[in-house]
Amino acid sequence: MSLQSTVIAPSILSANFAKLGEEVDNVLKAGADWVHFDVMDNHYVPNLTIGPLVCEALRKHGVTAPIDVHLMVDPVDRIVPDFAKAGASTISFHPEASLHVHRTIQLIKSHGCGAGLVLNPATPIEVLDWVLEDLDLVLLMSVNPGFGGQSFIPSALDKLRRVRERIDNSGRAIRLEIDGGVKADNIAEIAAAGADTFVAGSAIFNAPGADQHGYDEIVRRMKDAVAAVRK
Ligand SMILES: O=C(CO)[C@H](O)[C@H](O)COP(=O)(O)O
Ligand SMILES: [Fe+2]
Repeated sequence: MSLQSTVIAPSILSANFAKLGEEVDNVLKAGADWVHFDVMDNHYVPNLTIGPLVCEALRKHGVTAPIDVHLMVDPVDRIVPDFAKAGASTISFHPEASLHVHRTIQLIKSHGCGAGLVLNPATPIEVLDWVLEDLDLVLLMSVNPGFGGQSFIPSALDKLRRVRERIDNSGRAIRLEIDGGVKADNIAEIAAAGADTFVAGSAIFNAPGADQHGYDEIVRRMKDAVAAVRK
């Protein structure tokens, strides 16, 4: 497998929004690599979250780690320049939310961000045909988008293996990211199936004891589990 370096990306959807800057500082101090930023519009998904202003506020707060923007927004193109300006590092979108998937990928890249395509649990991997080599990451949803705290859908493991094979065959440095229901006790099998970039929201921010002892233990458990598979 031509895996990229392991990335743990806490989804701030499950963070305490009343002290978001502090929460992000604490997960990064605990060893997390990226900040996963879930944008929901109450149209593409039945929930409403945060937009470019919050991304910009995190940058102004001093966050220098990559901000991994997951757009669950339809239509997607209009909001891309705003997120690039607000400090997004990668911008991922769902193909159902773009009339012209190839054009949206080029739009994201033209604003200096990495481009990702997000596949819902029932979206066939053939949507990657003709665009895979233009992507910086493929994000596989292992829950239906819209909410944190859902259970991992097991068919995502086979999908990971199939997309891993496509990425390896492409010879390109494309990340394979998994999002939804990732926990310390299933991350090893997810890594073995070919993911290198792991989003985890509730497993990190709601970890038992995290409010007293911080996030170090849960991030370390996740990293150790992945490292054991990869060595
Ligand atoms: O995109 C998402 C939901 O649409 C979130 O990133 C995802 O659900 C993370 O939360 P958890 O780890 O709690 O499942
Ligand atoms: Fe997400």
